[in-house]
Amino acid sequence: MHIAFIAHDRKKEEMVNFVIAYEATFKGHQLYSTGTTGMRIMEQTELQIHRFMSGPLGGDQQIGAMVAKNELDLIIFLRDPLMAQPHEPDIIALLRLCDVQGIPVATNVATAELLVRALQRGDFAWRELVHKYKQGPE
Ligand SMILES: O=C(CO)COP(=O)(O)O
Repeated sequence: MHIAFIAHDRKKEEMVNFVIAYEATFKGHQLYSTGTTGMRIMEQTELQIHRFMSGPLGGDQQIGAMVAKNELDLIIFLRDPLMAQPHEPDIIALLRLCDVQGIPVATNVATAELLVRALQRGDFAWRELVHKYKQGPE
């Protein structure tokens, strides 16, 4: 599966701890992230992550481009609900595209945990069908 990690600054520690807890599960997948989130995770785990730009500089939009093509299977996006972000429009656009494509996205760690357990059980197998029958110009 193709999995993306994104966390706002005050959620980064929570994200790192979450990924450490499920490192063995994430190891077998293709991982992506925004710039700083990925750097923090890679500093504290053995995981290899393809890092896009930092969120405020366009990283959310780069991940959004993958979502638009239905290329991501799971997104864990720990947003900070208590602080305004300068790139709020990019964040809304990314979440909107997840709904357009029906891509599972967790915006808090409780939901992230449920989705990762589903991933462990094999409940994401339907995503392989999505990739197989993906429609569009490509
Ligand atoms: O701002 C972000 C998501 O909206 C996260 O970006 P960074 O991982 O680069 O901090």
